[in-house]
Amino acid sequence: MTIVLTPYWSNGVQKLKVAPQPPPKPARGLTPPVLDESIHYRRCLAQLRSKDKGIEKYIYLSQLKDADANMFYKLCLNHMSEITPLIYTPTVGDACQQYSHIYRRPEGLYISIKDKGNVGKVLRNWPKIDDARISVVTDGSRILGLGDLGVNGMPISIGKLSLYIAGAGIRPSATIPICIDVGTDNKEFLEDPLYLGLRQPRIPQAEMHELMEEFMHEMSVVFPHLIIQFEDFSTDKAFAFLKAFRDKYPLFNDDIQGTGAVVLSGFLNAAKISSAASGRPLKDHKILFLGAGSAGVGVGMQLMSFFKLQGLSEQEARERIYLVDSQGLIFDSRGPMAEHKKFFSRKDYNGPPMKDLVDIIDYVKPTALLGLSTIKGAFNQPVIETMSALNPRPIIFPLSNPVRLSECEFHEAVEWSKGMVIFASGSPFPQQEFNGHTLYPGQGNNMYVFPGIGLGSILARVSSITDSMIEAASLGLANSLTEEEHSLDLVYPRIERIREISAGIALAVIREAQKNGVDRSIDLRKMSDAALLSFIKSKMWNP
Ligand SMILES: NC(=O)C1=CN([C@@H]2O[C@H](COP(=O)(O)OP(=O)(O)OC[C@H]3O[C@@H](n4cnc5c(N)ncnc54)[C@H](O)[C@@H]3O)[C@@H](O)[C@H]2O)C=CC1
Ligand SMILES: CC(=O)C(=O)O
Ligand SMILES: [Mg+2]
Repeated sequence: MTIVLTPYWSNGVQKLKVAPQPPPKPARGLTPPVLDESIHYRRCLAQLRSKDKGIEKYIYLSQLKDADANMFYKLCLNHMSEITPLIYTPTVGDACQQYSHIYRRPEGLYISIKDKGNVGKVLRNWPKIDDARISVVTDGSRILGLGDLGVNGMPISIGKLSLYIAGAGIRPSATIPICIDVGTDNKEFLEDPLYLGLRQPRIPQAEMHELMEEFMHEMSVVFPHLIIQFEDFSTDKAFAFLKAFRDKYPLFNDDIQGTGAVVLSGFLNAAKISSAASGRPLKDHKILFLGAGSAGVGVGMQLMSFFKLQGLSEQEARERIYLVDSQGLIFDSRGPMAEHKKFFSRKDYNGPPMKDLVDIIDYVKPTALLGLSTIKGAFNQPVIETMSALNPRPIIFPLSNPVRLSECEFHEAVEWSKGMVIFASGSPFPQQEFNGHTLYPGQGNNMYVFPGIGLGSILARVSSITDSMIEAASLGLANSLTEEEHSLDLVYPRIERIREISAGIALAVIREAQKNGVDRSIDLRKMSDAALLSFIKSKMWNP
């Protein structure tokens, strides 16, 4: 960060620029006699591990981040698979639900409907305006699968940005977590005396759109170098705001596009394993989704690319995908339906409503079953046994978050498929032993791709984020597995390699931005891939 000092005689025109200085060492006597950095690291880790509950660990880590960000990120990077579930799903779900009770100090930027007409003024209160490069913005209306959490959604923006810093080396001072408070329809919160947000129901849609128009415009004026990630807006708003703003500003919706990219990537690897066992050509896979919200439809749209890569037409690709919502299989003659469900609505089924999942599986005969429904236990024993009877290696991805809303657990899928399942879930599960083998669950979570998408977009200074940039991120992730990871039938790389993976994704995103002509750092065009990759790595912040 460049610190701008204005001397007392200045009229504001003359400014002194000084290089950032390390914080001064505390005077002798103000720290314990022996405070060795590496021993302190062990002390912090021991304090973290001494706590039993996830939420206590979350609170400890939040305080550590505040007091000593370097130590916090050092721990994150060195213990990625232990700490990610504490600062992200599943624990961040508990943190959101309890946010008004565990709150200690402000972190992030709050924009409220009361600021309408003055949003720019509020944004200018952010202390590190020049540094800002990436913001995660939520309105708290659909946090993970937990529903409307209002202003208690702030920890999701904070958690995603911690992963940007740990996973892609974004400078901490370049990140802005934002929560837009337009009320909540969560009755429990409205009655909670400790609730931190506006005590009113959510505002009408038209007013929300007006606020978002002002917010997005002011964001682009106040933070001209900012990339925006929309997060956990309820499905109607998620699609509407992506459509309204994606051509005007550099932004993406993580739940629609990030999830689409990560699942396409895992599916590419899973389908190869499944086809090797069944002999079925890749183009003949059939995918059944339980859940047709922003995530289900977003992933469905992205998985069209899987079939197109196998040479199928748009129409043929669409026909390989089936969607189920709370009323059952989605088909045209079922009656009126939300706009976002129409694309995948079946035209080739005219029978009575089909609601039972086993009946639907019997009818569709899918090779893959993907859950984005928030319905815990929806993939029960009969469901998984039916999938196993149809496929020697069934692909089962229960992707709903947090863990307690997962459509099934890994040990269940292993047991009911007799160890044959190809599995990825939204939240993490422990590995399992089966017949003397260790089986590893994949984590099909957008956390694998958004850090790299953001990093590439920042470095190329893109004017917008195109669909093909998202697809490039997905293919970059799919191709990042090592021989050893393939030999274990993993469908995603180990999370410990996230920095290397993010650099590769950023490279793919930058190259695609260049092809699409949306890059503004045009000097990067001249670099070879090897030079660009080392440039990307050189830009990563390290604790
Ligand atoms: N793994 C990942 O990276 C991601 C996971 N998700 C998860 O996906 C889930 C859904 O998110 P959204 O699509 O935004 O939410 P949403 O609420 O818009 O969609 C849920 C869908 O499930 C359907 N559904 C509800 N009850 C059902 C039932 N009994 N049977 C069948 N379908 C049912 C609904 O009709 C709706 O279509 C959440 O749990 C979220 O955490 C979301 C984004 C990323
Ligand atoms: C992972 C994520 O973005 C979600 O569950 O909403
Ligand atoms: Mg999300």
